[in-house]
Amino acid sequence: MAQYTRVSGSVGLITLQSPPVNALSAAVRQGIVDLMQRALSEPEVKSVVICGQNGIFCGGADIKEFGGQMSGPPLIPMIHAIEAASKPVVAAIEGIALGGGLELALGCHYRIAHSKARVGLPEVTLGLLPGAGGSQRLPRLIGVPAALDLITTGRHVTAAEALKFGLVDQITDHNTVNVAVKFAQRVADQPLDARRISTHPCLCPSDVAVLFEEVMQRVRRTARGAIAPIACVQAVRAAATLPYNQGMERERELMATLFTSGQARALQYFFFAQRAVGRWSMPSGARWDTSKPRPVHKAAVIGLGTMGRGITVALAQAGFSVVAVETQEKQLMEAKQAISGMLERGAKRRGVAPALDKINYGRNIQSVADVDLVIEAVFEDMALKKKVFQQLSAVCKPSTFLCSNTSGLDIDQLACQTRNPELVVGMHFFAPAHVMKLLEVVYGPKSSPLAVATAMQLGKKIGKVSVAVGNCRGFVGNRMLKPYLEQALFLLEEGATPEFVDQVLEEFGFAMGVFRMSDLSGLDVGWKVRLADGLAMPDPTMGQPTRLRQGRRYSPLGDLLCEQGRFGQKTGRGWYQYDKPGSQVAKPDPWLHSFLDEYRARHALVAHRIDHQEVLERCLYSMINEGFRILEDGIAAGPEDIDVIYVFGYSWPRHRGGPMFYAATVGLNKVLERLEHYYQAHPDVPSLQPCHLLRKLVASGSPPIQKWREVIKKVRSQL
Ligand SMILES: CCCCCCCC(=O)CC(=O)SCCNC(=O)CCNC(=O)[C@H](O)C(C)(C)COP(=O)(O)OP(=O)(O)OC[C@H]1O[C@@H](n2cnc3c(N)ncnc32)[C@H](O)[C@@H]1OP(=O)(O)O
Ligand SMILES: NC(=O)C1=CN([C@@H]2O[C@H](COP(=O)(O)OP(=O)(O)OC[C@H]3O[C@@H](n4cnc5c(N)ncnc54)[C@H](O)[C@@H]3O)[C@@H](O)[C@H]2O)C=CC1
Repeated sequence: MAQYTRVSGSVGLITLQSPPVNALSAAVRQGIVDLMQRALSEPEVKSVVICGQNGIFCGGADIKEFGGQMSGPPLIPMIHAIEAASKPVVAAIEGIALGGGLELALGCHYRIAHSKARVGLPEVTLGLLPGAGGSQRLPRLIGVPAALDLITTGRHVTAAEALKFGLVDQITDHNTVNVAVKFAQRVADQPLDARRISTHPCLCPSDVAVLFEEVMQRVRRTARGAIAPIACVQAVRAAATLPYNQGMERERELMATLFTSGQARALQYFFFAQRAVGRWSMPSGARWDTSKPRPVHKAAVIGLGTMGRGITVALAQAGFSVVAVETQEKQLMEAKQAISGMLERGAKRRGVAPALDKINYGRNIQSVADVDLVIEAVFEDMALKKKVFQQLSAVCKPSTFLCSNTSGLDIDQLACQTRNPELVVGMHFFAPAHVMKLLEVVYGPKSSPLAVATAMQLGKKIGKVSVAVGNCRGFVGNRMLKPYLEQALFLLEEGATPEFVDQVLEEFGFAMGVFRMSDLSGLDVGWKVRLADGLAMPDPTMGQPTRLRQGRRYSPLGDLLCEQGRFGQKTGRGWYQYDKPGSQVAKPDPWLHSFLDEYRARHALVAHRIDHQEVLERCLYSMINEGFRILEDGIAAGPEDIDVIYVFGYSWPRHRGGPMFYAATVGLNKVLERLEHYYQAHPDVPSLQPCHLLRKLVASGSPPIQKWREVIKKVRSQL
């Protein structure tokens, strides 16, 4: 909807009204069309201002409409009509002007923005391009290089930057609508021809062909298979090389292809999934909207290794006072230096002062007595963590939340060491913790809704996407990683090479294949866990068959590499070889290939040809099957939680929506049928056995992913 008022006698004010972000729904578009006609037909009205209610100009097209039948007046003719109007039209931009919202503003003859406003064309993040003339008008207004930057990245820019680009005509600290109305009165009699952006020539640098070639190469390299960024470059190239009308035709063709692509559907699903995870719930019935967080002012981090350093930086940068504790003097000194460096580099990038004074360092756990929340990040060792939790419980005030950054240990066992187990949760960050967006907030059986709400809110305040998950080995992310890694090793045993498996996964869209990722994280990390679990047993005299553990197939390949000191990048050797320890350039290693040949010969394994499809299906479907088990067990509340975890924590390609959305795209019956096929071939691999929930969903006619929760509820109630 939109509202019309006449202000100052001669200005028609059109206010978009569609909370929460004044998206351009059918009703809003209809309102704009009708009210523009009214403003143009009233002789007293000499100029028009368009604004949005509640201090928000417009968040763009209504994304919820994309899935259904589009109705109402189309955006493109609506914007053309505004641009062609005989009276000046001024956009008064407060809050945001994004996507179709900015395209609407580009159709206006003038743009006035509040100094705190942000503008951008984020369509690429939804698998689209600015398809209402944005790809043609923006380069004409601000030049090809700047338009390419904004359109291919989708980044939001501040009003100050927009002014520098020439995207807006004026910025103000005052009431933007009042300023725009006065401006509209001033320009009422000014000629409009030069203000119609579609009539401008597209100013190109002389080396425009080289520029497009370079940008296209960069975009292809970073897109990881996403098609929208490439279409965005093609659309801007059309603006640079074709007359406006032909450019618009090219924009329409490219948009039509993107709009119906699976990638756009996946990205739009993911947009809503990201927001859905904030509406968390626990099996007890506790929910985000009925559980109030407690404010946290001062926090502590215990253990300043890889993770503790990143967590300290994230907290300090967000303005929290932090007590950072490390028992070893040498480690403490190194950590202090490393944290200061990280803060200084981050501050330089963001043009602010480094938050060095937010941190107090110490070696004594007593120094955390008065903090509101502690995040423990000591070695992954249950006995050590238990001891630390006992100490914390004795030292801290009774209301302090005690959180662990464990990658997968039992939160309940830690809670049991404390006086107030209801205040204990997992806060599982991902490395590097000041950069990675994901935070798993893990509730145990004793964790209170207050503790979950507080950890979720803290996550939000430090810029993380927080997902509440239940307590089980590996939680959601690492639990699903296990069958994925396991299949990758089995594929090596059966004839594949690390390079081939990685190539297939990287072509699928992962930032790194499984073996390159393992080399980066360090092979010793998993080895230590397997040793502690009694799985890795180097001594053949122990009587364990090498490739079997507890009746299940087991691959000792990773253990054998670790026994040779091949821990990955840090030692310069792992699944690949590196020029020197710490180097990041992975090269195929002939030693590894001979080692695999010898290993297969020793175990009478006959290598067979493994193709692309088998790698993808076995690695991904086993992981997806575990995802269904997680839903069945109630560890994740819905498929969106899993998908958000995988995109933000494990570099799953966003344009494929996440593993559970991908399963829905492939077809649940196909996933089931292929899992059955592989399980038949490998009956000693339980992770390939299709789980009950997957069968149930297929038996229910494979409902759309938005309906899975109903089936999950039924399955859980039967268990
Ligand atoms: C051939 C076909 C031709 C079709 C031509 C169409 C061409 C186009 O015109 C293309 C487009 O505009 S695509 C849309 C471009 N706009 C965007 O991407 C902005 C998306 N929104 C945001 O970034 C943040 O919500 C924002 C920055 C705005 C606000 O962030 P906050 O953190 O303050 O709040 P959120 O929690 O994100 O959002 C609040 C509620 O609003 C919902 N929402 C946001 N933007 C929406 C949008 N554009 N459409 C529909 N709903 C939207 C959001 O889901 C959330 O709702 P709840 O979760 O229910 O609270
Ligand atoms: N490294 C990674 O990628 C991730 C690790 N984690 C988890 O985070 C935790 C820490 O891992 P990292 O930082 O990698 O380990 P790390 O080995 O780099 O650091 C652990 C630090 O804790 C210190 N420490 C040990 N006992 C202590 C005590 N009683 N009081 C204070 N400090 C103590 C050590 O001196 C060391 O500096 C582990 O639980 C791990 O599973 C979680 C996510 C990712």
